[in-house]
Amino acid sequence: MKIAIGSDHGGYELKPVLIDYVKELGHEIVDFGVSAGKKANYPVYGIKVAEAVASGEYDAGIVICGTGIGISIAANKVKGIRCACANEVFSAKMAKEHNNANVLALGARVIGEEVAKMAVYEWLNAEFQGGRHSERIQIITDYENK
Ligand SMILES: O=C(CO)[C@H](O)[C@H](O)COP(=O)(O)O
Repeated sequence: MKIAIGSDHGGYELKPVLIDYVKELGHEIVDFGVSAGKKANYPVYGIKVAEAVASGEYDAGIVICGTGIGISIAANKVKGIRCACANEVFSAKMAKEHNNANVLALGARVIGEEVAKMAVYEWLNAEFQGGRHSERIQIITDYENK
């Protein structure tokens, strides 16, 4: 898969760890910023990654801030994005199986590196289950397209 990743300064230290990990898993990953040492506003990077995914050029996105909350709120403003803030492994897996989340948000001040890696693994490797979940996502999409 081709994955976009971005963070603010709160998520900056976790980002290279996840970039290396995602590469190890055999995916391509592109860093949309922020660069080292810069204070950053999380909506800028959440929206950049979300737009890259919504454009179809990237298959999925990972966004990181201190809690994962602000950057997920920002990413979810982009049409076509279902961004899930999932700071533990079960939610990350369900985010794909039930919600077909195309962007995963993590909080670097909430979880450690190993749990973050496990969350990414489960989300990337889970499969959307469709069925009743498709109907629910369609309600969201219909609202978005009104
Ligand atoms: O988690 C975040 C948003 O949800 C941000 O990373 C956090 O608010 C940044 O805080 P500060 O400017 O105090 O480092």
